Amino acid sequence: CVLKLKQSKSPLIKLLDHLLRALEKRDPHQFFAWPVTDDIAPGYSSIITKPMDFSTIRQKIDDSEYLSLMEFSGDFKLMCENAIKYNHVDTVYHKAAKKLLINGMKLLTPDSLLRSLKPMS
Ligand SMILES: COc1ccc(OC)c(-c2cc(C(C)=O)n3cccnc23)c1
Repeated sequence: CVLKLKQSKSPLIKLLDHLLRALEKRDPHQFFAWPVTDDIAPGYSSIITKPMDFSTIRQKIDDSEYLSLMEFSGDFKLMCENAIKYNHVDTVYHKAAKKLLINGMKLLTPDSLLRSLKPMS
C-alpha cells in the first residue's frame, strides 16, 4: 500500500487553525458552526448568495484553499455579514453576528496576530 506522507503544516495553515479555534470559541451557541438551511431559515438561499460557516472554513483550511490571511478573514467577515443581513436587528442571530464580528476583528488586528505568532517563532 502507498502511505500518503502527511505533509507538515505550513505556518499559514497553523496560524489559520489557531485563529479558527479562537473564533469558534466565541460562538458558544454554535449558530455559525454549520451551514444555515432554508428549513431553519425560510428563504435563506434566495437572500444570501454566498453562504459561509465555520465548518466550510475548516474544510477550506484542510484543503489549503486559503493562500493568505486576508482570504481567511474575508470568509469570516462574510459569515458574520450574512447573518447581519438575513436576520432582523432584534434577533439573537443578528446580535450574535455583530458581537462575533467585533470580537473576531480584534483577533485579526496586527498586534493580536503578533501575539499569536510569537510562540511559533
Ligand atoms: C437554534 O439553533 C440553531 C442551530 C443551528 C443554526 O445554524 C447552523 C441556527 C441558525 C443560525 C442562523 C444564522 C447564522 O443566521 N440562523 C438564522 C435563523 C434561524 N436559525 C439560525 C440556529
